[in-house]
Amino acid sequence: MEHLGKLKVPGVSQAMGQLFPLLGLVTVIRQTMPPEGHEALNYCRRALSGLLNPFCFFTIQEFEGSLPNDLYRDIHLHLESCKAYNKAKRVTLFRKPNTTSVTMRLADSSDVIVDIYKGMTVWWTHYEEAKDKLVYRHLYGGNSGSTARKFQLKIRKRDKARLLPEYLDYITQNSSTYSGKNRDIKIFTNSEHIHQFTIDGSRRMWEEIPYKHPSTFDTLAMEPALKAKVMEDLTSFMTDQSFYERTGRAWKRGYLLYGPPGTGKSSMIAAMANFLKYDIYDLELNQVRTNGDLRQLLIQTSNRSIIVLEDIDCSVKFTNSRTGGRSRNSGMTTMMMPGDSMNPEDDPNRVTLSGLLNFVDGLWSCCGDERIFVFTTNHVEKLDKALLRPGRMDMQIELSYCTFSAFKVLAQNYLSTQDHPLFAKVESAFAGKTMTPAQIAELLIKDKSNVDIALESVITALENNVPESPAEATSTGSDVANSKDENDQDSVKDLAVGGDKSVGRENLISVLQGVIEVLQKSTDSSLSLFTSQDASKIQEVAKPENLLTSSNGERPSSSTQHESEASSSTVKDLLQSIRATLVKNKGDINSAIEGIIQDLENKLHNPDMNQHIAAVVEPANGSATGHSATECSSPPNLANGTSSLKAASNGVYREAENGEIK
Ligand SMILES: Nc1ncnc2c1ncn2[C@@H]1O[C@H](COP(=O)(O)OP(=O)(O)OP(=O)(O)O)[C@@H](O)[C@H]1O
Repeated sequence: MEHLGKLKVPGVSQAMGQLFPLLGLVTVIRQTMPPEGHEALNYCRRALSGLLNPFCFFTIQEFEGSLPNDLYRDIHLHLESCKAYNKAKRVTLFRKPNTTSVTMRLADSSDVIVDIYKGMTVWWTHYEEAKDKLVYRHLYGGNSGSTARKFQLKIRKRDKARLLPEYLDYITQNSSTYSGKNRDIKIFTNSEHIHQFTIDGSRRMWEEIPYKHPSTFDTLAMEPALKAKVMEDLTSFMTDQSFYERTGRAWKRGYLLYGPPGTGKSSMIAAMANFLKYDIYDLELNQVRTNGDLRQLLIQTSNRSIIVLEDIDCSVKFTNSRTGGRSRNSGMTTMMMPGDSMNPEDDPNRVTLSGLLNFVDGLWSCCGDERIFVFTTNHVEKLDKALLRPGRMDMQIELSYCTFSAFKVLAQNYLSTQDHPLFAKVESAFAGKTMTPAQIAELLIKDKSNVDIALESVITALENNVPESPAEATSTGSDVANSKDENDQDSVKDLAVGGDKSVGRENLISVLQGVIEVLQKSTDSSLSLFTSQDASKIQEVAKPENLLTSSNGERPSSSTQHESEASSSTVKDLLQSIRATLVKNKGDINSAIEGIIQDLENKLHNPDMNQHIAAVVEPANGSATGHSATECSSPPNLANGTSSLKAASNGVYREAENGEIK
């Protein structure tokens, strides 16, 4: 101790001797100084330390107001990608439900991650600030998101010009590549009842959960050519940012998926998300009250995302101009929520069609990049055309009944079989049948352990399948962009399926025309081999003047003279057989027409059908001879009855010979 006591450091003791009176002086000054003086003192202190401090600092919040800050997410992914978290001493680890990857985050501000970019060192610190829950509950009546997160970036002042913004651009690029390969996809949903708030009190309108759907384009059963086209479209969208910049278009794309239930619309959305590695925003329109809310939802979606509106025709009911739903105040078409009884015109604050159109294609839709809009519907004919125009829905994709080539994908998925001796039988059983991939998948799952039994069960089901009538089968498939007035479609449908309705000769003609029209617009892939040229030829055949022209070339005096009626079931049967004939002869227009004629002749020979059909098809003959069809005691002149159709089709045959029909 003595020895220690003798130790003297003259410089230090001298300095201490001078420091103590100085500190005492500062304390006295502080105590005697007015409050304004304190502020001035603090300012001087900060300015001095700013001058002496060689570093500068940047803050990156997770949210800016209510908007997610993509840079925050990018930094997180960047640090994860370069395994920077491995170097940190205190890291928070968590695995979100339903995910494979472990997520890392810096535990708190006490730890720092060092990153080196082009020889320059940067320091990252992460902060989590607990919010005052009581204040938030009090203000907003819900349980708020309890923390506000931010990164702090520390760099040397001398590096600032070289690092920024280059380093941040590098982070964004790196995170994008990394997330493309590794990121777990998330699905977001909106609800009126979501009460999450950011630190500044803005409302967060989406709730997220990890999304893990096994559907990919490999497992999707659809026509290979269509599948390739969709994938190509998505790839070109994702990779061709410069195209959008060059052409001044917003970097977004709209897809409409339509077709009967169970044909894979939802599966395709999942496949798209897995293919692009984009998050999904599943928009529940029923949960959106106003156009303002809709806009808010849109701007809270992040880049590289798919915004989905499923069953657009069901989730909202458009009251359009035809049904008198035009709002007096806004001039907008109003959308009503199911169960709403109030006249939409009385409530201008609702979500309107105009609001929805703006959501997809308006000024606000551009406040983000790489966004894909996907609408789905089972009833494309019900959608407003404005919604479907290019620019809003750039690609309209029909997902229809299962075909043999789609079946092969299902067989691979469920039976791990690419080929089988029974495949030939399955292929021929598919002709003209309307079973959805979901139905086929069910059969395959049931007997997946025994390939033979599974395939036999598919064959049996197909053989027993009663194909839907063309109007039914394609009522979802008409091309809206080209569709005629809604009422025309309805009348065709009514005639084709109309319960107790009876139809007369005139009606049968319009039914035939309707069938042809529907087939022409058909998105049923089994009929897709019919070109529009083919369809117009069939249409030519079915023109009333052709159908009504008798074998001797005379026209009937008046259709009303022959008011014979055929039951709707007969018509339905007729439609089914016409469709089956068309499917059977797809790509061969001449055989198809021959088949239809043959079919009509067979039916007319059938005594049960005779009475109805003869009255419908034959009166042209009767009128020429002055007899009404109903007066015929003997079977009508079948040859003449169908000869008009045949004669008309002869023109088609001749053109075919001239090579005009492909
Ligand atoms: N094209 C397809 N390829 C592979 N699987 C399919 C396909 N279509 C249907 N499935 C199977 O059927 C199930 C239901 O299909 P999905 O939900 O995608 O049909 P959807 O057309 O969206 O039906 P809805 O209109 O009723 O929503 C899927 O989980 C999938 O197993």
